Amino acid sequence: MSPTVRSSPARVLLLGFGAIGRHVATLLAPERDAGRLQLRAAERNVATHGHRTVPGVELVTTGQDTGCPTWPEALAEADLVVECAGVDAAGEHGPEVIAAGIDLVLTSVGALADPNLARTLLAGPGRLWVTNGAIGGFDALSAAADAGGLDSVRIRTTKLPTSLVRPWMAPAEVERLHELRPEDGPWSVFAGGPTEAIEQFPANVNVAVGLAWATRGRPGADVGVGGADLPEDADLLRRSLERVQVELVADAAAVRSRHEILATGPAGRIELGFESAPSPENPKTSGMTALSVTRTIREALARRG
Ligand SMILES: NC(=O)C1=CN([C@@H]2O[C@H](COP(=O)(O)OP(=O)(O)OC[C@H]3O[C@@H](n4cnc5c(N)ncnc54)[C@H](OP(=O)(O)O)[C@@H]3O)[C@@H](O)[C@H]2O)C=CC1
Ligand SMILES: O=C([O-])CC(=O)C(=O)O
Repeated sequence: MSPTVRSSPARVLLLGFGAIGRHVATLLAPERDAGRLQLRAAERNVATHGHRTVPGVELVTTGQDTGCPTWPEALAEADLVVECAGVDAAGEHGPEVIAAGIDLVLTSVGALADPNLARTLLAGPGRLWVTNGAIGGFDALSAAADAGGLDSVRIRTTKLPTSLVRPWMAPAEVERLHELRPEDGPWSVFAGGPTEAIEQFPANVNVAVGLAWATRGRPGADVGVGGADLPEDADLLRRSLERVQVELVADAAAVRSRHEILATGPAGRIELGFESAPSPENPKTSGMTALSVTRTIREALARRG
């Protein structure tokens, strides 16, 4: 049977047009230039972020802006939605995307730490695509986990101290993060599970929830590309979130964000390290994330035919 050839361009809607969204828009230039993909990007305050233009990308509002398409209008015309706006935005808009039968690429993977939201996002009819984000090696990790071969899964994330400042922190903690110097060495600001970690640091430890997703273990699973398609995925993820251990470290010498993974068990010992160049738009974000998201978008569109 010959493959279906689509004559109309795929209509991709980004939710969030910050560092990752704009980097993704640039990376998708080949298919945009070839007329195979149309890109729109939603912001909640287009008037403020109107300067964030990328040629050929139309801005849409999830807020109150006038003079541009609204989120419901753009959603009704989208073939694929790509969230790159944050954990809260994923919770606010993700369920309606999935419920409308539209596939969703999730960048703020930390949203899956909320069990009710995870269940909703995995319920279909739209398909959820969980990006690898700033880390990877998920083929080996998943293979080991699917076979019940992992007992322990850890991730240690090291970032520049100022990127870890959060509004809930006590003034003394904020001051310490601002004053930390390279010669002071690393300072561990969090140790615990991914669920608590993402509540406290929603823009820094999506990778930890991504790691729990990759190692949820799907015995007898039909191994396909990144998309989720098993109803029990949410339960497997919940148990996996209890196994993963996270450490978040502030280090003024860490010019690049670093993610170190150690997974051990009967399958063996898997040690992975990731040190990505910073995002060209936002030094707090690993540039690798936009590269991963772009790959996930291409997989999702290829699956669509
Ligand atoms: N999986 C992974 O490995 C990684 C995941 N991430 C996730 O990606 C997210 C985005 O990262 P990054 O691009 O660096 O962040 P940015 O802050 O640069 O961009 C996010 C953009 O989304 C916008 N936004 C927020 N809420 C909404 C909404 N409800 N509707 C429309 N737009 C909205 C923001 O607008 P405003 O200015 O109004 O807030 C901002 O312009 C992070 O918050 C994190 O959750 C990041 C790094 C790695
Ligand atoms: O960009 C990174 O290095 C990872 C990150 O912020 C996250 O996982 O939330």
